[in-house]
Amino acid sequence: MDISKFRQFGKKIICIGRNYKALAAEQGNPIPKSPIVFFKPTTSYITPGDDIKIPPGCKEFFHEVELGVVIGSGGKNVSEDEAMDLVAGYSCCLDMTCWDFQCAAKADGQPWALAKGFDTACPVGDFISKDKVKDLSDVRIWLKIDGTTKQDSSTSDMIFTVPKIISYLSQYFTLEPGDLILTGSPAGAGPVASGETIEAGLEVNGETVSTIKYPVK
Ligand SMILES: CC(=O)CC(=O)C(=O)O
Ligand SMILES: [Mg+2]
Repeated sequence: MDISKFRQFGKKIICIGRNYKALAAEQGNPIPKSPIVFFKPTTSYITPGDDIKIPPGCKEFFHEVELGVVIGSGGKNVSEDEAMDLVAGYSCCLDMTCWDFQCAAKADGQPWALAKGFDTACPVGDFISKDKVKDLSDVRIWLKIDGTTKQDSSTSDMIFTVPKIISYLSQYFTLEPGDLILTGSPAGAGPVASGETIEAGLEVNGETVSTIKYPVK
């Protein structure tokens, strides 16, 4: 599956929030009882070579590196045991966030659409085939800004596993080939400014399986 075709057939970008224990502690949020779900429009996709653009009015622009799960086979009401059969592969993704917009929305009980769905809010990396990641439970996920490490964690800190997320989502949304599921940010999500460059990556058993690099404008 060619990642650059997401725009053509990517039907949904479904995002999970607050899915890492250390991030919940860092941001003072309770451990959720079920996955926190929101969407990004497919117009938010950018692929390597594009620039991340800070939306007008955003004063606190945050990075969040996330494991993206690419759906290859559709499904509805899928059990956790069947969930991984739907997965085609993965991608190193960013859930770029207007943190100030998000905090204002939370305070007002408003949705996060502007905070999370703006153009360039979903930078993705190359497609990683499923067989490259034998064990999802301990994938190292990291992010640097201009060479300084800001996030460096493991999927072992996830609250809801990938099979649980897929099964849970499939109760509400029919999952389709080309859908992308962002599985949440580890601790260390924080500000990035115009003129800085984000690098991020996924590592399995010490082997880098994906890296991405995106300038912020
Ligand atoms: C705290 C948030 O912005 C929710 C989210 O996107 C996450 O990855 O956690
Ligand atoms: Mg996120």
